[in-house]
Amino acid sequence: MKLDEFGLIRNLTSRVPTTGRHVVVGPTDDAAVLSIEPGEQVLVSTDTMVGGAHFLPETMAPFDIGYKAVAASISDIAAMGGEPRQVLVALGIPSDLEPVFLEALYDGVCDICSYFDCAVVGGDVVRTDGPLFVNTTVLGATSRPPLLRSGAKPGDVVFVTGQIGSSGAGLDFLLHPKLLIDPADGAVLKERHQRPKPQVTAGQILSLEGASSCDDISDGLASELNEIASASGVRLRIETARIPVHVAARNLGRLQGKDPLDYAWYGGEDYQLVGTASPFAFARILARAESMQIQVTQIGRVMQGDGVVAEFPDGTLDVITAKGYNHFPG
Ligand SMILES: Nc1ncnc2c1ncn2[C@@H]1O[C@H](COP(=O)(O)OP(=O)(O)O)[C@@H](O)[C@H]1O
Ligand SMILES: Cc1ncc(C[n+]2csc(CCOP(=O)(O)OP(=O)(O)O)c2C)c(N)n1
Ligand SMILES: [Mg+2]
Ligand SMILES: [Mg+2]
Ligand SMILES: [Mg+2]
Repeated sequence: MKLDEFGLIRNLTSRVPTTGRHVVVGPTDDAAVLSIEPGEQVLVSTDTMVGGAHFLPETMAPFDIGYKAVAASISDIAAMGGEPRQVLVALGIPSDLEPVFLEALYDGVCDICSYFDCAVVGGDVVRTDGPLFVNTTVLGATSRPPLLRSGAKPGDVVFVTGQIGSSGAGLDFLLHPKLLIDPADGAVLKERHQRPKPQVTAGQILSLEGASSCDDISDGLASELNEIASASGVRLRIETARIPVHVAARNLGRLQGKDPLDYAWYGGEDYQLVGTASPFAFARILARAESMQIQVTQIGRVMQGDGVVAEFPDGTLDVITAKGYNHFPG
């Protein structure tokens, strides 16, 4: 069944939550009308996923594309310590795409929006002669000072939430399905690539307990650490032995004769949080995170200077450049 533009919008929006406590007017008008609480600041971020660059038929099912596009946007709100509330979804649709593909994509949007109690309050649909693309804008709010990339101070602890490298390892596995791998590891890595979990609660703990900086890991730990170092005007010294590389990524790396650390440095799309905190604030962060079963690991220290330096177990040092995922490599 072919739908016209308005039928398509009606069909898609009927599949997702469109109302919420702060939604005065949702989809249907020229703009959505939203309210915020007194003392809050609005957070807003947008990102685009495009066929070929962010997904291929063999790496992502339609559901995963919708889920992950929204998850990546919500992750930016998490990195600011905020609460995600509303989402807008713009689609560039190739003319030969089947309606069921878009319905499944929207089921993925619905899944992640429902989990975080977010409403889809608008969007856009256009036809494209190029690949499918999905642009997601997320709005959130916070009543605390937002977590910036620029607040790291010499003496602070550098930390990361959760375990990393698993999305990059998952992509490696999905692109090369003949790679030797334990089937259980394969299933975990696939899940970590296709359905990352934005760290909203972790971000709120970090802002509540006064972390000095934060960023979410989209391009890779190397890239994100360099962003914090440069925005804060400091050097970050990282002990590689402390980096919590996901065990399934370690196993895959070992089986391929690759350094599993490379998945963490350069793989990207983990959507965990990396940041800094004074030793006092870090102790409070650890206590509160532990009480909520959230893993937070110290991986290094902030020093005077610039750039990111890795210290390997044998004591050697190396500069880590920001060579994570880059859409326009120089
Ligand atoms: N076309 C653009 N116009 C204006 N600002 C942009 C544009 N593209 C990216 N930015 C801004 O540049 C900053 C860095 O972008 P990006 O590296 O994509 O951040 P993130 O990894 O958190 O998505 C963000 O604040 C983003 O809003
Ligand atoms: C087919 C395919 N190739 C490569 C990748 C890896 N990849 C694509 S984009 C990206 C980084 C994150 O996306 P980006 O658009 O840079 O998001 P942002 O940093 O703006 O949040 C990575 C690691 C992928 N997911 N799928
Ligand atoms: Mg971006
Ligand atoms: Mg980000
Ligand atoms: Mg990026």
